[in-house]
Amino acid sequence: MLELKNLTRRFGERAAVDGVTLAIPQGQMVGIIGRSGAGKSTLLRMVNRLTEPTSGQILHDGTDVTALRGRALRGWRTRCAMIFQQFNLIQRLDVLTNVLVGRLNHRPGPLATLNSLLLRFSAEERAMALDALDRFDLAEQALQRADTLSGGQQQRVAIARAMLQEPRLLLADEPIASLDPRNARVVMEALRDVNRRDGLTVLVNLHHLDTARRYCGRIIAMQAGRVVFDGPPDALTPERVEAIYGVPEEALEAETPQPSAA
Ligand SMILES: Nc1ncnc2c1ncn2[C@@H]1O[C@H](COP(=O)(O)OP(=O)(O)OP(=O)(O)O)[C@@H](O)[C@H]1O
Repeated sequence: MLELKNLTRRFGERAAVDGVTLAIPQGQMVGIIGRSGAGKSTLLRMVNRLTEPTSGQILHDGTDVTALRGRALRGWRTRCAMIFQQFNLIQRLDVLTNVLVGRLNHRPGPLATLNSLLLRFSAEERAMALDALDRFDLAEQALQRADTLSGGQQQRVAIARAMLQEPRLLLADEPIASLDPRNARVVMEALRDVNRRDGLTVLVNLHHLDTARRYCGRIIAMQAGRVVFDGPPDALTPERVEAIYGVPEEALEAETPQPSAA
């Protein structure tokens, strides 16, 4: 269970996230929606402590995540993997090595540090990485440079890399915002698969309401840093959508920029 208690992050006078309290049982797939600037990214980034909360608490299975430091914090970041809109792969390295990077923080000791610096991996680790690539239909691309892949393929490599961390949670910050509809679908299906088959909790920030409805059993809407809706897709009525976005859903679709082909 992931629990956020009165979580707040201020940037100067402004609260990007303002007193958010949520309980997310292990294994849920949660879509976080809301207008640009509502606080979705800040919320997600606080969960794995890329952004420090100003106040409030994050608990995971009773552990106070907000108090973790040093090695314990690195351990949390391993259990709580994150993927981003821009994939964040090392472009000049091959796909397999990019996936293996997900193993680096599993290594204790000074020799491991040296091996990490040299990007040396065991046969077992390489087999794990190949399995992960195969699972997302990318085995054939294993030895290609990351920058030769399409955006949809790169995002699946990022998911494979995240899976090598053997996480319990996957945080996805606008993972399909740079993808065309077909690639977006493949990436959302990959997220659904790790949620269902591996039992990972998936928290995903999404711009498109329809995508959130289709893939997420629970939707959380944010407005000016606060949670203004939390429920199943069915409960997201047109009136609620209009209250969240300030315009009816049809108008919202019209003003959403079409993602470029990737
Ligand atoms: N590092 C920062 N410094 C100052 N202000 C910030 C910082 N990060 C976010 N903010 C502000 O906090 C508010 C919430 O931003 P956040 O990126 O979390 O929203 P969002 O809902 O994810 O938006 P988007 O969909 O555009 O990514 C915004 O007003 C933003 O300008």
